[in-house]
Amino acid sequence: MGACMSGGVMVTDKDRQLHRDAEKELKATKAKMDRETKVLLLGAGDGGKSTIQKQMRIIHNVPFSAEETEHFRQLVFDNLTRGLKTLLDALPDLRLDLIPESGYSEVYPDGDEEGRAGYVRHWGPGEFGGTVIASTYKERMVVQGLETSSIKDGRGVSRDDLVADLALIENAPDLRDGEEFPLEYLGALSRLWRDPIVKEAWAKGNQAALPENLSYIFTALPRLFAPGYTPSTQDILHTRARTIGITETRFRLGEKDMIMVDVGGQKSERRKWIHCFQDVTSILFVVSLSGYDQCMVEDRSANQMQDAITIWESICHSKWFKETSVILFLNKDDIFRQKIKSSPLKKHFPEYDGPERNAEAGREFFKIKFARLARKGRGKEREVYVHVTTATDTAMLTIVMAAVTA
Ligand SMILES: Nc1nc2c(ncn2[C@@H]2O[C@H](COP(=O)(O)OP(=O)(O)OP(=O)(O)O)[C@@H](O)[C@H]2O)c(=O)[nH]1
Ligand SMILES: [Mg+2]
Repeated sequence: MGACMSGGVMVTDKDRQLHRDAEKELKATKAKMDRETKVLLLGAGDGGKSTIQKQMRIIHNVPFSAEETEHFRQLVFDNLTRGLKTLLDALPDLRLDLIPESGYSEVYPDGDEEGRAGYVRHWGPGEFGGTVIASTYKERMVVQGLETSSIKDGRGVSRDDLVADLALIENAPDLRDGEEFPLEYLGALSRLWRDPIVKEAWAKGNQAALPENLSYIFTALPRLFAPGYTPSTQDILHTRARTIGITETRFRLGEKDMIMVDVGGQKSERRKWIHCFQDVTSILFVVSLSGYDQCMVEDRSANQMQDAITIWESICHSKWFKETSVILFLNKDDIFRQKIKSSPLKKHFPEYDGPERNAEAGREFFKIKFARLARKGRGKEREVYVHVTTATDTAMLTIVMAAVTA
């Protein structure tokens, strides 16, 4: 056993070995960091983190497996039925009632001269409110060997029809592997989505944290119910499932590997974040611009954008990320551009004094706000790179991610 004095301190062989091990580990970590970068996606729930990870897979050819595609197919049905159920459940809070207490006469103030007694809604021609839906329905019936003559050219929806449609949505099943979307849901979903009260609720979606993908999936309804449907890339990008836990995906970028880490942004998931704070090269912080007038799914009394701002501040000032580069994605610009036309920014951010109904001025306001918060109280300037994005747009993400990962 050897021991000697070093600077007045007794150093043993064991100490030397420990020192060698530590140096070896340090070297290995450095070599690994030279070979690979770690990008951490952070932000509040629903911002678009997982969508960006999906885009990276599309851009860098990490294809979705057959199992994953099947999972997304089932998720489309889940998003349709549960998404609509979220909306229906929110009706009382929005002070809306799907079935008017006073009966059909409110909807048909002119009386019943066209023989529509008992109907609470009039749909225009076709039981399914459109020839495309009806022909999809027929196509599926033919495939299943069913008699198509039962498809009526109904003129409206009775109270009983409506109650039956609501019961279907309430009791929507989880699909089994390979199981087609149950046909009876095509009519129910189509009728309910076209309902004027549902439309009104959808327009007030910001007060009820409704899933923002509903207009996309409901517009695609006939295609989703067609025989042999498999989700398109756009369908996959628009599906919504909140992330639980931590997912890592590896991409080959030239000579280097990039590990992209996706976490769940909802409140209950945030305590897990710290597990992936080690060795982060850059943070991709994703904020939903359209959240400026939205309440949160987890807490309807809180504002989504305010919540994102609070997390942003704590991440920018965290001891973990003193040397980490931070990239901010102001996402969901497509929804923001539409929304800002009718929902004033000042109502939710009273300090905003720019022009209303102006997407450019609104974006600029948030860019400045986030950059200022990142710098607040810091001796040295923190460089924040900001991109305005629509994460469902592959062409745009290809360009933005190339700049980010360069
Ligand atoms: N229209 C539009 N929809 C988007 C955009 N980015 C994301 N989405 C949709 O928004 C929903 C939520 O996106 P996710 O990527 O799941 O959000 P997330 O940040 O991973 O959410 P958590 O996992 O709960 O933290 C999905 O339905 C996406 O398709 C966008 O830029 N535009
Ligand atoms: Mg996610």
